[in-house]
Formats: sequence, structure tokens, C-alpha cells
Amino acid sequence: MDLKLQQYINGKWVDAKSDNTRTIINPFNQEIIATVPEGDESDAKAAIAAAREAFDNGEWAFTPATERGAVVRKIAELIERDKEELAYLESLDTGKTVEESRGDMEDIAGVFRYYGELADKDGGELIDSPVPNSISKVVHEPVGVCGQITPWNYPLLQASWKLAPALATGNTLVMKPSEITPLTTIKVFELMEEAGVPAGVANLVLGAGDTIGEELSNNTDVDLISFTGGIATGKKIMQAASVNVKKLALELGGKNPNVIFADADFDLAVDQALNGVFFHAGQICSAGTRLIVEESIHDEFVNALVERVKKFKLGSGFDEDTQMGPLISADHLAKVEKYVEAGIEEGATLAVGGKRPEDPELQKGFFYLPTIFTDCTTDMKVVQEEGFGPVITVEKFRSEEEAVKLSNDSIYGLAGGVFTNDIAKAERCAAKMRMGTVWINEFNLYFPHAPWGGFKQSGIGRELGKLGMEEYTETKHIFQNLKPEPINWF
Ligand SMILES: NC(=O)c1ccc[n+]([C@@H]2O[C@H](COP(=O)([O-])OP(=O)(O)OC[C@H]3O[C@@H](n4cnc5c(N)ncnc54)[C@H](O)[C@@H]3O)[C@@H](O)[C@H]2O)c1
Ligand SMILES: C[N+](C)(C)CC=O
Repeated sequence: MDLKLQQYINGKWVDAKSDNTRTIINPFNQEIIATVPEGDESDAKAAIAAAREAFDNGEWAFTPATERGAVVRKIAELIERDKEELAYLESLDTGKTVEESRGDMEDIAGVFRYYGELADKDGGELIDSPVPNSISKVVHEPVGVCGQITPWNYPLLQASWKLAPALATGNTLVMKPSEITPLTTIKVFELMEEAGVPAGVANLVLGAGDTIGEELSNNTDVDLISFTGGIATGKKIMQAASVNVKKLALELGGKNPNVIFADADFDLAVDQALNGVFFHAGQICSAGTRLIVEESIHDEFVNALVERVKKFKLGSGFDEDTQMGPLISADHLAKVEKYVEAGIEEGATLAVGGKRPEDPELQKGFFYLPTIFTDCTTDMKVVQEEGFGPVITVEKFRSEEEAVKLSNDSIYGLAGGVFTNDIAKAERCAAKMRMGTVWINEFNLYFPHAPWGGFKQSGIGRELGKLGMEEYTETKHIFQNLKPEPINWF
């Protein structure tokens, strides 16, 4: 593996100060694929100090946005140059199919290109001042030192949503990827160094959340935390970040409704219901795991899903016939199994799946069969909680109002879908569904131009789009009196 298996601090590739290491395994067969440094608070402190120095006394914040944009676009070019290697590493690390990883790499290059092009498009604005003989202008400045923490399910995609806008707006940063899937994030730091990101501007620390992650949240030299991960972790970060009132961007979990009306295109809805959940074995924040089907087509729709699910090919992400790979870890597999047990105990009916596969080829990996529960009610834990695995729950509805009510009966508000050929009805539902993204006759589509993020406990703020860039800026009003006179009040 041609990869610097180290941390990157102040422009240097380094081991952990403690010399501790962590092994990284392939979830398909539990083979060791790499050994990386296991940093701790002292490594995090060194990286934060480098980022603080680079922001306070370096040039990056005052580099013309046009030049910053060119560096960010160069990163996009290098990602495209190395996309096959990056896709290989992502599938090796996460178990997802290499086709999915190739798609991720295209998306990721697009994110860096989008923010590279947006970098110098917002020079602020002149205000038509109400005060005679004055100049009033609004400018956007970088926030400062940004702590960036990412999850294991889309390691490089979620990293790109943070790195690209932060660099484009002149911030410095310390990134901590998930300790179990660091490989593509290491690679992109190699590419950022090659693209000319100055020493100290982007720093990479490797290790656990309760050491490095907590240091980033607690350290008063960090001005912003951008976190993507589970709600429980997000709440801990919110509390820790209050130490110096950090700016916060939180992209948290989802339990995403997918509403299927009887007047939908049936085959499209079946296909999209499967795509909406079983990509990456359901380990997707916006997976449409909460299926809500109009009663009149419920049985036919469920039967169609079950027949398709029974034919799924599970296997290695590097086998081109594979449709679904393993879950990320033994711990996560155990969590999904407990989640399914709870569904059975609550009275949901197992229509298909609900156990590990028996295929001898799959016994070394963390595999779980695609699973569908019917006879589900909104009060069930298996309906309300994010299982983060290949598990669909199915509820019925009889009216548009009931469909929307069920969709909104959740602590989450990340994303949702509506399938119908009555576009007026789709728009009415979309207007009432309390979530950051609503797809109509589509599911799990996203691109750099449109903002992404959650209502309610699915998060705070937005990534992607212009809002994703604004998250990394502070807004300043500069007022100049051209004919100043004493006020003589006192
Ligand atoms: N909203 C989105 O866009 C989005 C995208 C991807 C994943 N997710 C969510 O992420 C979750 C799955 O990812 P995960 O299992 O890696 O989540 P997680 O919360 O367990 O870990 C996420 C990151 O936080 C770090 N961390 C753990 N404890 C920490 C602490 N106390 N302080 C600081 N950092 C800490 C981890 O090391 C990891 O890097 C799911 O809930 C999924 O919905 C959301
Ligand atoms: C990539 N995304 C944000 C749609 C799903 C992440 O889990």
C-alpha cells in the first residue's frame, strides 16, 4: 500500500507521540490491512497549536480567495488522477462495493471543484448606508481554527464536505477521521500537501473520539467544531464546545421516511425503496429505512420487495457481482442484531432476513441479511430508532394527512421521500415534512450545489451549497464616516 501511514502535523508526517498504533481491518474477512498511529490528547494539542499559529501568523487567511480557490481545484484534479486508488482504499476500509466507492470519488472531486470555484465569488456587499457621507460594507472572514470530526460510513465524502469549504474560506483545520476507517483521509492529506496547502493550515490526527475528539471539542484554541456522526456523540460535543462558545456544525443521525402512494410508478418505487436502504448495507444516514406504504398497495409492494431482496448477492466489495457488502465491524453487527431482536419482541413481523447469512464464503465477514419488518407501528423502537443497517420497517397509511403525520413522528428530521404521480400532492407533502431534504420520486440523491443537513435532532447547520461555505465564515460590518463630527453629548 503506497500510503504514508502517519499523522500530518504542521507540514510533517509523524507517528503518535506515544508510539502507540492501531490495526485497521477489512470488514469482509477481518484481515489486517494497515497499522496506523494511535494519537492522543498530546498529538491533538500539537496539531491545534500548528493550526492556531498558521491562522494567527500565517498567510492563508489573507491569501486572495482566487489563489485559495485554485489550490482547492487542484485537489479536485489530484483526486480525479488517483480516483482508482482512492476507491480501492475506501472499499478495503469500509467493505462497500468498489462501484459505490468509484461513485463516491466522483462526488468528492466535484465537492472540491465546486468550492474551488465558489471561493472568490462572495466578496461581501456594500450597504446603501442610511447615514450621509459614509461607507457601509459587509465582509465575510474565516472563522479561525476548525476541528473536523468524521464518521466511518462515508470516510472521504464526509471529510470533503468539511475540508473543501474550510480551505476555500481561509480557515486552518485539524481533522480527526473515524479511528476505524482512516485510509482515504490519509491519502487526501497527501494530495492536499501536493496541491500546495501550506504547512500548518491542514492537520491530520488519528485516534479515538474520547481522546482526540474530546480535545478538539474542549480546547479553547479551536474556534469551530464540524462534526458528522451519531446524536449521542453530537450532544457530548455540544456540551464540550460551550467552553469557549465554539461555532458548531452538526450532521447527525436520521430515521428517514419513504412514503409510497398507491398512484406511484410501482416499479420505480420498488427499485428506489431498495436503493434507498441497501446501498452500503444500510449504513447511510439518509437511508429510507422507514417505509410508509398506502394500505391499498401494501401487500403487493411488500411482496415485490421481498422477492427482490431474496436475490441479493452479498460478498466482497471487489467482486463486481456483489450488491451488498458487510457491516463495518463486529460491534456494529451485534448492534444491528439487537435492534432486530427488539423488533421481533415488539411484535413486528419478519418478512425476510433477520439473521446472518449461512453462505460459507461470508463467515469471516460482518455480514447481515437484508431484512424487512411488516406490521410495524410508529411507537415501536425498531421504527423510531436509527438501526444503521440493512433493515426496513413497513407501516401503512390511508390518507395523505396520515402519511405526513407518520413521517414527522420522529426525533429525527434529516431526509425523506415521496413517491406519487400526483405532483401537487407530492409538493403538499414535501411542504409539511419536517426534514432537511425531501426527494420526490427519487431517493438519496445529493450534489454539491444544494445544502444538506437536518431538522430537529438530526443536526445543526448545513453542509454543501453556499450555506456549507457560510458555516466557515464570520460576518463583519465595517462602517466608515467620511465626514466625522464631534457629537458633544457629554
Ligand atoms: N447527517 C449526516 O450527513 C451523516 C452522514 C454520515 C453519518 N452520519 C451519522 O453518523 C453515525 C455513524 O457514524 P459513527 O458510528 O462513526 O458515529 P460516532 O458518533 O460513533 O463517531 C463519529 C466520529 O466521532 C468521533 N467521536 C466519538 N466520540 C467522540 C467524542 N466524545 N468527542 C468527539 N468525537 C467523538 C469518532 O471517533 C468518529 O470519528 C450515524 O448516526 C449516521 O447517521 C450522519
Ligand atoms: C452521503 N450521505 C450524506 C447522503 C449519507 C451519509 O451517511
